[in-house]
Amino acid sequence: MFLLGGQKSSIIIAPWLMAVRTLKVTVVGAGGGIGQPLSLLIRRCPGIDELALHDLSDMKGIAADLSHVSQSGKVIAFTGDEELEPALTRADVVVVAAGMPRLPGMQRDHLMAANGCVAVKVATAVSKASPKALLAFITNPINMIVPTAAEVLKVHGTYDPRRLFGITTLDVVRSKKFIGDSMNISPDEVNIPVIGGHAGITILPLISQCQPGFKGGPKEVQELTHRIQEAGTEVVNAKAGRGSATLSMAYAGAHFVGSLLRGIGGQEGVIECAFVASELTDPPFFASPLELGKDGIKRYIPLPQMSDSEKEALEKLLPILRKNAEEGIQFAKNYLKEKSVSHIPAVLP
Ligand SMILES: NC(=O)c1ccc[n+]([C@@H]2O[C@H](COP(=O)([O-])OP(=O)(O)OC[C@H]3O[C@@H](n4cnc5c(N)ncnc54)[C@H](O)[C@@H]3O)[C@@H](O)[C@H]2O)c1
Ligand SMILES: O=C(O)C[C@H](O)C(=O)O
Repeated sequence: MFLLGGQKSSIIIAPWLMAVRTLKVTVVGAGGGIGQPLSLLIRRCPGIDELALHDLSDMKGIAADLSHVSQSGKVIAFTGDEELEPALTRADVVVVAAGMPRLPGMQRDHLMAANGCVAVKVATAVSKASPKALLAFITNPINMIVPTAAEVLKVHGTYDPRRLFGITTLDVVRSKKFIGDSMNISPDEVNIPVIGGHAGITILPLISQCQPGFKGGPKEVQELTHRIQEAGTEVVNAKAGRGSATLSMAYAGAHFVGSLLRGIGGQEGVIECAFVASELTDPPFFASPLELGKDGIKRYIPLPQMSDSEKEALEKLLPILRKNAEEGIQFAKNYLKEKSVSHIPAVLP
């Protein structure tokens, strides 16, 4: 049920989407390590009429290159802050891969000073140009970036919690791969909910709920859990100063965008884990399995059963998420105060 939306690796090719109305997807940060392969994979989603690529660096070359891929739909380049709103205009889905990646020795939280302003800028521009878009952030630190964006959307009067996501699909992708390898089965066969957040111990794969059932003992569960929680750092260290996961993130991000599009297209039973505004636990933002629909989140799936050790791990991560949410909201308040922005009425189309 939690298998990457329940559609076996149909990430990208979903023939029924062909029948759906035309769609615009905007990738912000499309020139980056994630942005480029993500845009390529999104290019294979049927039904996209326009793929808008935005970055601070010139996007013309990348857009020309991607426009030669034998798929229908236009690819349009947008460059610089002044072209952000045009890039977003009438977008159905906005996916944000803009911002600094980690270097060895850094925690994701250390990126907030650099990346918080990306969340503010994009949420502000979305409020003006495409307030009904589904807005999905890849940019770290996810645990703070999503609360920051929510606060900005609130100030602009365009906040709809069903439409705002932090993409945690890479945690599910990694869980499927590591557990599949350990059970000697295809990762595609593994279904597992990953809840909490997207940093260290806030990433909580519920191995007790894995389907098919995980056969290993407590030591193996502990080791796998730790590997999933630290997988991002494994890549950061292996890249030794050249950034963090890009290709696996592009794979995960394209899958998530494909699921958002399937939801918009009215497909039933599209399930994904994502970091969203939530009342399932005490912190106001939390990652859990969600059913996606035309307007984003259609249904919060109640938290699955958990083993005693998973319940303990959940209790430990909740205060971290609560603090991260407060910090993210405060970042937005401080930023907007400096720029003297308060309660701007929304300009709805
Ligand atoms: N959610 C996840 O699971 C996950 C996984 C991997 C990486 N990430 C995060 O994704 C982000 C991007 O990583 P990357 O490896 O692609 O970095 P990168 O440096 O290769 O690319 C980032 C791109 O964003 C662009 N950019 C920066 N500010 C911008 C702005 N205001 N508007 C438009 N474009 C802007 C840059 O020009 C660059 O092209 C990082 O914050 C990283 O931590 C998240
Ligand atoms: O680890 C990082 O900084 C990037 C990303 O969050 C990941 O999990 O790979």
